[in-house]
Amino acid sequence: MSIELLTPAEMATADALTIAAGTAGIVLMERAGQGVSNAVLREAGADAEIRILCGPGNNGGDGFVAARLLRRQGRPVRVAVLGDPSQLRSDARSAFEAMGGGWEALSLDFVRSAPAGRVLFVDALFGAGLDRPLEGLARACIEALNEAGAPVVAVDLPSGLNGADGRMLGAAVRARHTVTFCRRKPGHLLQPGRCLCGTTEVVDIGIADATVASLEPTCFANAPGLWRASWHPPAPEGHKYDRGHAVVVSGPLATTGAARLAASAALRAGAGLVTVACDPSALIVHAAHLTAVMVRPVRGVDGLGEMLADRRLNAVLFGPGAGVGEGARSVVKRLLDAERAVVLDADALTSFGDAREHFLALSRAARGPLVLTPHDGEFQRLFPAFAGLDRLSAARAAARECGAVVVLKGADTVIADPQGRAAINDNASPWLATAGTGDVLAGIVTGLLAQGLPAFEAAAMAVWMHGEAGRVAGAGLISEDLLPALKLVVAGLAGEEDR
Ligand SMILES: NC(=O)C1=CN([C@@H]2O[C@H](COP(=O)(O)OP(=O)(O)OC[C@H]3O[C@@H](n4cnc5c(N)ncnc54)[C@H](OP(=O)(O)O)[C@@H]3O)[C@@H](O)[C@H]2O)[C@@H](O)CC1
Ligand SMILES: Nc1ncnc2c1ncn2[C@@H]1O[C@H](COP(=O)(O)OP(=O)(O)O)[C@@H](O)[C@H]1O
Ligand SMILES: [K+]
Repeated sequence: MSIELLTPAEMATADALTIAAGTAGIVLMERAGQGVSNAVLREAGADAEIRILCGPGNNGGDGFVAARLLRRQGRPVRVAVLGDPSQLRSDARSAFEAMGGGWEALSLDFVRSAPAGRVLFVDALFGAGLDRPLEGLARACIEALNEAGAPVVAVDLPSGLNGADGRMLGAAVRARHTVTFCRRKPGHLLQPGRCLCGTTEVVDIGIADATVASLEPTCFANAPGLWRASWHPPAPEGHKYDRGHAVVVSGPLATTGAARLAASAALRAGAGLVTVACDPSALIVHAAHLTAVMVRPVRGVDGLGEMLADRRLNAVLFGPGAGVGEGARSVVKRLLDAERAVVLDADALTSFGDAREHFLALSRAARGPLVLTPHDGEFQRLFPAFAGLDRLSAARAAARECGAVVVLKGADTVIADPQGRAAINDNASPWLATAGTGDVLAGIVTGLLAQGLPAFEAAAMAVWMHGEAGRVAGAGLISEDLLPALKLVVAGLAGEEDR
């Protein structure tokens, strides 16, 4: 599947450019309806009745085409239309006329009268043109459809879902399968949209790749095609120092586990060397637990500064288990002035909840690449002005404001850079919602930065690897299980068999 995502507005432009270049709109609609019909034939049982709900725009037009094609296959099809069909415009009107009758006005009874287990619904009410919350009959029918629990194939987007941001406008259809066209939209990946779509299929309706490229899309599904070219497995003649030396700054004696998880993850992600920098009081506990990861005692922020005089130490993570307060703020200040790649997570971010302007001044002046990895709570403390936005817009706005790459973690993690480029992740398992997995993610980002990946690519690759590691570790995982799983993920990326 292509990794570019198109907003509904970009999709409309791609349609318009294709039509202007000589492909009639009705031809695009015919291909779209064919794709829907194919999906329905796959999803519907052999003797299932098919009931199609058609809306007032071109999404309804796709439904009329599908109805005609399915009837031609001898399938029993009922079509219900929302609104007055005499008001249908252009391509939707042509598709309605070509259907040749056999329709009724949409009613709640059309949905509620379906015998359980015998009907497959097609939702062709609203797609890309939905621009305000649903009300009235449309909303009531969508709610009845969800209550009925019958399988639904959605056309383009489950009706009620905003394709640009994955949010619901009033109410939204819960589909088993969604057939979209040309490229996925952000709303197919962002929650709750992803769950509402069920499985998503992309049908080629003849919009050229060059047309999509001409739109210069800035939003992507997070997959290896986005960053794989930036990462190189070890060279045959290579050396561990070629792969960087990551530093994880530990919290105090009572909270050292997070730094160890992160440091091990940085090493698993392929950093050549990893050192945990800790207060002398925490040395013994780290030394007792760590083997491949090194430990170095440093006293305060000045000790850390002295350690960083060694230029080989090229990427630093600070935050997991760090503790909140002035001490953490001064470490952040020192790190952002140190010309190193820096990852700030957890307490490093929370420490600036009451000092946001100070943080912005530091982050904008950072002398090396900077990645922030907040979860929703940390994000809201640091960027309260963006908390009401959808997650894609929020991450982009924060990245632009602080001049850093922002990884807004969650079930649909968004990675955004200050120039507006964004990736949406969809390979993470809900089993990742367990203590310490965020520390592992921050460590992977740091390990990839140590290897020299640019900040956006390092962050996106790390989020994907973390999701894959969760998949490999499987149900019941705890954060430590991600570490051996990362071995298999790295081997897969390197194109090697598991050995
Ligand atoms: N050539 C092409 O472009 C192709 C397009 N394709 C298909 O077209 C779809 C996009 O079509 P679209 O732009 O006509 O929008 P669509 O989703 O049908 O809805 C618009 C209608 O809904 C109405 N409406 C909106 N919100 C509402 C609300 N809350 N409550 C009530 N009404 C509301 C709005 O009314 P109005 O705002 O005018 O009052 C208007 O009548 C796209 O998803 C894909 O399936 C494919 O065939 C491939 C080729
Ligand atoms: N429902 C979910 N589905 C998939 N991934 C999730 C889900 N909830 C959380 N995660 C992931 O788990 C990790 C949790 O990180 P974080 O909240 O920082 O936890 P901790 O601080 O305990 O390490 C993040 O990478 C996040 O994206
Ligand atoms: K729809």
